[in-house]
Amino acid sequence: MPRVDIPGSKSLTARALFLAAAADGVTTLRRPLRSDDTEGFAEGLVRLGYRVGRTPDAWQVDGRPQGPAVREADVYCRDGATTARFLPTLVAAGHGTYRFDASPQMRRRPLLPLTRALRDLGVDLRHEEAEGHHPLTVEAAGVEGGDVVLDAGQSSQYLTALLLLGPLTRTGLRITVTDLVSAPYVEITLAMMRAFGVEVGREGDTYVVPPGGYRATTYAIEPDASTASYFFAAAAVTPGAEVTVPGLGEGALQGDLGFVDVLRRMGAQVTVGADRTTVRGTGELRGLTVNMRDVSDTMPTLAAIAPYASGPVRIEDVANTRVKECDRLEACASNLRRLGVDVATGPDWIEIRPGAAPEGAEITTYGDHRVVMSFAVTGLRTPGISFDDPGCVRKTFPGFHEAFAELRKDIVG
Ligand SMILES: O=C(O)C1=C[C@@H](OP(=O)(O)O)[C@@H](O)[C@H](O)C1
Ligand SMILES: C=C(OP(=O)(O)O)C(=O)O
Repeated sequence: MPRVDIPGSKSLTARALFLAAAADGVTTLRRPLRSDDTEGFAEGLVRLGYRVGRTPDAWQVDGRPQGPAVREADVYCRDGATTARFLPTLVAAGHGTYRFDASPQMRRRPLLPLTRALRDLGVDLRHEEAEGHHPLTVEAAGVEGGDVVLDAGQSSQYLTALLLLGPLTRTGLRITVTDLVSAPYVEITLAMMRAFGVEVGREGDTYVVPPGGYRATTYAIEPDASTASYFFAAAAVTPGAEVTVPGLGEGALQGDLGFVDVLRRMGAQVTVGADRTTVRGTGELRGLTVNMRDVSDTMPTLAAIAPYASGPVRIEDVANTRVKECDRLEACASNLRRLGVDVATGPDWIEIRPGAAPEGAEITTYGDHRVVMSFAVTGLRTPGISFDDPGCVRKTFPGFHEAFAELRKDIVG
């Protein structure tokens, strides 16, 4: 039964690149994700004068605790929100003039709570067009540190960016958070900061980040748990199929591995071992109501298999999926309707009511890799599903279609 090797985590790779660039010494990243987002992040560092050596299995970064090696740079962040939010924060601790721009898709996505917090900390940051959107310019002169209040109710990436910045400030940061989505991503950040020598304290809603910088290390990147969700879902909708993903088990840092708990509640057989996870399709797929605030990147995966459930599937508390690569709630709803499925949405929820078997149709992707990868799973059971832009999977998994075709051969024939 198939064992699927999933490429490295986007979230871990982006954080590791930031930490490695800021650390004192040379860091080696093992099994980094090679995709548009992470190559874009690495390219951004190169534009800023960091040395990033890339071989297929490992990336090596020469850290510069003092900040970018060049005094002026123009950085293009492509579609990557981690790049577009973390890199302007990294350079704030250096000295120079740094301009950042991004793709039209990323330009539409917000970052105002982060840029406000940076300004509150004394960073000279200018938005060129719309307030709180790219393009923007940072006139960096180092960051003293101190207290800052942050609303991370739209994106945890704002908090991650500030946490990562903390050790690069002169006196450290105390970040008080008024709201937070995607909380498990913050736990990833804290665990990785620890691996690079920094322990963040907690006092209620306040994160206390000490000054003193990062220590270089060798860091192994886990397989991407959000990417794994398509392969686990494939097993869950295929009676008798079993998919094992090595490298994601009990100790995994990524909250998105929790998607297998949703599949278990629906009737799949799930085994989470020390260093691998297996999902087996039992032929049963029950409807459910589930809160996905913590794991919202897997909302489209669940929406795309919901038509095969025996009862309604209601996904709640996912308002922030409206400000991702596209408005994912509406993208999922409109594509499911195209397949003839009954769907309703509200400000922060979607409900899929299974009825007659879905019909094949062309899926409108809105340039969103997760729309493609999710509806590819629907395509295991419904013939005739195609995509207007299948290539947008390059954001996190350029080889997705080949890997998924391989799996289909193994489990469907
Ligand atoms: O920090 C990260 O690496 C991420 C955090 C999440 O974003 P939000 O916090 O914006 O929900 C997630 O959706 C994104 O794919 C990656
Ligand atoms: C939301 C996503 O990406 P990001 O916010 O990192 O661009 C994602 O990968 O689903």
